[in-house]
Amino acid sequence: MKFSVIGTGYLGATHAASMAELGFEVLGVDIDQEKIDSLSRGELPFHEPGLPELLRKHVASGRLRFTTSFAEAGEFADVHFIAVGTPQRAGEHGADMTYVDASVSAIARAATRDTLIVGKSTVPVGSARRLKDLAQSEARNGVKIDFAWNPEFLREGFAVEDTLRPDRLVVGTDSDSAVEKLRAVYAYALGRETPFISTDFETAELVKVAANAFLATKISFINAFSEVTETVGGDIRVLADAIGYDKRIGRRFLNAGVGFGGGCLPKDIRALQARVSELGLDSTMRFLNEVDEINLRRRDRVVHIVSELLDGLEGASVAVLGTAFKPNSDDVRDSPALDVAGRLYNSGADVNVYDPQANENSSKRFPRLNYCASYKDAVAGADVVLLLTEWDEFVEMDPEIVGSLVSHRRIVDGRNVLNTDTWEDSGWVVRTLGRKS
Ligand SMILES: NC(=O)C1=CN([C@@H]2O[C@H](COP(=O)(O)OP(=O)(O)OC[C@H]3O[C@@H](n4cnc5c(N)ncnc54)[C@H](O)[C@@H]3O)[C@@H](O)[C@H]2O)C=CC1
Ligand SMILES: O=C(O)[C@H]1O[C@H](OP(=O)(O)OP(=O)(O)OC[C@H]2O[C@@H](n3ccc(=O)[nH]c3=O)[C@H](O)[C@@H]2O)[C@H](O)[C@@H](O)[C@@H]1O
Repeated sequence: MKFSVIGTGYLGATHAASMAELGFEVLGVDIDQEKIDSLSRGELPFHEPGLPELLRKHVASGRLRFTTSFAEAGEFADVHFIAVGTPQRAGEHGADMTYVDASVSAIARAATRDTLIVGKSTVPVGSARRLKDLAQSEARNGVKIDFAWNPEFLREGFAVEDTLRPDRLVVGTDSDSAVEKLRAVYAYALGRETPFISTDFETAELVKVAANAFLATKISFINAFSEVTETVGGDIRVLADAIGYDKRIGRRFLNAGVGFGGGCLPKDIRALQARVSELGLDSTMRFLNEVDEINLRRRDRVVHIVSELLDGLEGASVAVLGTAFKPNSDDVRDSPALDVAGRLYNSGADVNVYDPQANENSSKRFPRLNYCASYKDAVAGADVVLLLTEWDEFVEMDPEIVGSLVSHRRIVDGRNVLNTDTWEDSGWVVRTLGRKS
């Protein structure tokens, strides 16, 4: 079997390189010529641990190639994976399906023989059935299109590992032969007894957004308790540990802090609400509004803490450590850290920022911040330091060394990762989220 992977961003590039690693011949397709040129040279245009090595290896072996030509993909591959973006529509909550529609139409038109199209992008429920009809209507005479939806659950930062060792595989389709083909594609994981859930289109689409909605809810749940412990006293980390020992609850995704961001959780909970409203179920997912609002209030809270610490923001010197939406990523889509940095700047502060991987992406979105080459440069002369993305190099900072560089020893731990006692012993004023100051 030969594959094309259409859309070579975070998801598509990972899927393409991982499939090549498993021995398949893969052609990556994108409309972005620059991205295709870079990938063809074996250069990954974003940060993802472990992926550059796979990319270089399989570009060199010839098993992995890239193109902007759908005609080439239609001729080459037996299975086409759709991995294009489904961002939030401008000014609305719903998902923008124009990229998915365009790529499905284009590959269906280009297919020169019976073929299987497999959607991996995250889409509103009902899309797969519609896209299946669209694909067949665009196909050449005599070409039969099989269709399946196979949502992806990988995390950025662990994308290769999650692709090669998924927790489960979900396939929604109405075609037995699609199920058989996908069992063969994923034989490597099935050999390790990875659960393979074969279901209808709607369940598969909903499993994906249900998983992300659950994760977002878990984070906002603990962050709502943060608001309480910040008011009455208590320690949110101890609370999270204590409830997390209950196996029915589990400790993961109970890290309180500045909240969730990224290209997925925020847009997916909004798109889910928008879709169920379209279906006439206006109140069903209303709680996700609250999940979103709790999450955004955490950013307000950090800005408030800084303002309180400095007695106003105008002219203050602020160092923001971390702008990626999470560590081990250069992704700043809907990043809480970058949002906070931008708001402090807009309130009159002089903002130095440093992220080990995301400076470049951040400066495209927010060019007016002072981007620094190291955390030591960023904290020089600062009135307050904010730790907003928990990269190891920030968690491991020595309070004495950092203290020798700043103007005032004040730090806001927006991710609850510092040893507060050690920092306070070094004369720092430490403010955290989820503990009373
Ligand atoms: N980033 C992640 O960790 C995960 C993303 N997803 C989902 O996967 C989808 C893609 O997400 P990302 O990879 O993060 O997005 P991305 O923005 O990094 O990549 C999307 C790519 O699609 C390309 N594209 C757009 N229209 C195209 C077309 N007509 N033909 C060919 N290529 C086209 C773009 O140029 C871009 O390179 C989204 O639905 C997302 O929700 C799902 C699981 C994990
Ligand atoms: O649909 C997607 O694209 C992906 O979205 C998330 O993956 P990702 O966005 O890479 O990152 P997460 O590790 O889920 O973190 C999301 C955000 O939540 C925040 N977070 C996470 C955990 C936690 O306890 N607290 C917390 O604030 C992180 O800092 C980050 O901003 C899901 O975890 C993946 O399973 C899913 O495939």
